[in-house]
Amino acid sequence: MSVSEQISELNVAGYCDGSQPNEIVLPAKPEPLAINLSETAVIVVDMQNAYATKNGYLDRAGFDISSTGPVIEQTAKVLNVARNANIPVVYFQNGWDREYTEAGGPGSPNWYKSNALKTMRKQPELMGTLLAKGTWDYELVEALKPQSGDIVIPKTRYSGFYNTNLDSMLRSRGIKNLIFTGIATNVCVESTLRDGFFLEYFGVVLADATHQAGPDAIQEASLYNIETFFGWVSDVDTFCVQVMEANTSGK
Ligand SMILES: NC(=O)N/C=C\C(=O)O
Repeated sequence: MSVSEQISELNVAGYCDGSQPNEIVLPAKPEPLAINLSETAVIVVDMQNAYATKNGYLDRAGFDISSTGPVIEQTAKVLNVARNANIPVVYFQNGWDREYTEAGGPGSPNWYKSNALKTMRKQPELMGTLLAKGTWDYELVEALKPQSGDIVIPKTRYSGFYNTNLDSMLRSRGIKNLIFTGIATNVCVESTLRDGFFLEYFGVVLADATHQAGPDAIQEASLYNIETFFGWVSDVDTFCVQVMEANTSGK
């Protein structure tokens, strides 16, 4: 059976068939996805102290961040494999200026929905410390510092496509596939993947390199939403093995 026959039998998604140099068929839910690694970027969503570290914003706002450690480890594996395969790595860093002008005032829904702003209004002694540029909270976690060649994009709202140069950065590099890691699955990861879907990007979440903001059920719900309506869900080892195999076979 030819590669294309096998693919149609497996009901593979994607704009290529996985048989050409640098193409892989990534096992994923709800079906495998064929992607060209030369047209793929890894996206690291908001892996800042605010979202992944004790005493960061999410922790102070009352969200459970006790199991974000493995997410950092899994993301580090993905970044290592991606950089070795010359796959671009794009980081997002979420937050605002120290005066919170970029957060929007009472005329912005963000002022009401941002749990960082709400937490600081309840605890004014925290004002200026959560998600403010130049603070520890805003910094990317130590274990995932960007390396030379990585792209770091600041953003002020949940979606990485909103008011940023992400789309032009990706299109100028011929990127069509976005592999998502980061926190939080149900907020900034899902928002960015959804906006990418509308712009014709194929979005894949590596589930074990993400973490939700909220109860465990929210992770399941967000992954269900993504695999059913907006993209695909795979995992770190599956992605890394496929990329390393493509690299060593010279595919
Ligand atoms: N990075 C995120 O998913 N952020 C979620 C909530 C927030 O920033 O308030």
